[in-house]
Amino acid sequence: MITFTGVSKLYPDGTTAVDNLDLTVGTGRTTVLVGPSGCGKTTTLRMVNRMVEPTHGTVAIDGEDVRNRNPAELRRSIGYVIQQAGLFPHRTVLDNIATVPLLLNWGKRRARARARELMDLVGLEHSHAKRYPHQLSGGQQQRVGVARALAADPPVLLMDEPFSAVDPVVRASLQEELLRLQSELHKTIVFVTHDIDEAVTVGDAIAVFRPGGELAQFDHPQRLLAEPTDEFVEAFVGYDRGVRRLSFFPASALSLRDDILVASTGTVADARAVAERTGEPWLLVVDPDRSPLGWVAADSLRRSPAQQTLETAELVGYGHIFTVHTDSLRAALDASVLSPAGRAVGVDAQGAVIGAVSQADLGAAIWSVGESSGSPAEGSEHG
Ligand SMILES: Nc1ncnc2c1ncn2[C@@H]1O[C@H](COP(=O)(O)OP(=O)(O)OP(=O)(O)O)[C@@H](O)[C@H]1O
Repeated sequence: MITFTGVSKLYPDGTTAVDNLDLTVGTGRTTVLVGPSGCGKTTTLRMVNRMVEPTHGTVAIDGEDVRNRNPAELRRSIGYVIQQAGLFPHRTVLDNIATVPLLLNWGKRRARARARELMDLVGLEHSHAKRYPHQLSGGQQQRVGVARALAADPPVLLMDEPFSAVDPVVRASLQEELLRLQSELHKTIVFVTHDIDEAVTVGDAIAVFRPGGELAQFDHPQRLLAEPTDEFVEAFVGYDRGVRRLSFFPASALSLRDDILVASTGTVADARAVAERTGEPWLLVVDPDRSPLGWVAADSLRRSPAQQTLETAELVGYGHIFTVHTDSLRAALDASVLSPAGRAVGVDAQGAVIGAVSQADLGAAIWSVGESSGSPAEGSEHG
């Protein structure tokens, strides 16, 4: 646990970078510091490893004031990842990753063996081991940066805008990798970003800073989106916060209709009967494996010959689908908004249709989703 108690940082030119900060960063959790440029995020982060010393107050790790620790020894016990990785340009990938183990006198062999292990962990191919940083893509360089920070297995990891220099697709995959790594390693991570979407994706808890270095709100991601404490936070988290918050609720809670499924081998007459029984304007045609083929409108069935099979019926594309057991309500809503029939198709892991949900039924489910509570330093895990 990292605790900031009454921490302020005034730079000699009179700038207040951090103003009377009280914050507890939970052990084994990812705490994100977010806010507009110049609001003191980096300064706060660097006070943990004594790259910056506070003017007032105390920063403690597991109850011990960091001022009691030797700065060089402290830094070797804390992983540090920065934007554009900050790799040593004249060292190979392997030796970059082995930096801290070598400083800790592990010996070359053991340090390099550990570096190879780390390459596996962060998804880097061993064939890249002898390359120099400039021979890697931006995303690969960031992976090396993360591997280097993890090399000596430090309990605490400081990450300062680690994924800002890569394109959005690579950035999303690095965020996903971080979530996977963290679910295995349970490090105490302090992560700085100015991007609220990134904060919500990677954070178990989010601290929003405002200009002047004040902490505006410290909360669980979904609570931050549901209940911003004031207008500054509300504007910062964005006006689509309601939709974004749906990513915290599983689609598996939806009740899906399967009485509107019709087999492609059936006839128009069969489908008309289903349409009449259910009163639904759209039916979903599925093949013998229950894979979706498309929507057929009840109206168009009236115009088609009764004995024609649905294989030759006029179908409307089903748009994109959601996977019921792994996707969120946000994915289901997205699928329904993009569906020409206004209905989202939910499938199982094999792609077989479980059922469909209309925008109206989704609206009712969204309305009823609850809110969680508790301390952001300890509360429920981010899902
Ligand atoms: N060494 C320094 N001397 C004087 N002022 C500084 C120094 N370092 C940072 N500052 C100022 O302190 C304030 C906070 O800076 P900090 O880098 O912590 O902000 P930040 O939120 O991380 O910003 P960004 O998102 O732009 O990186 C800013 O006004 C900055 O100009």
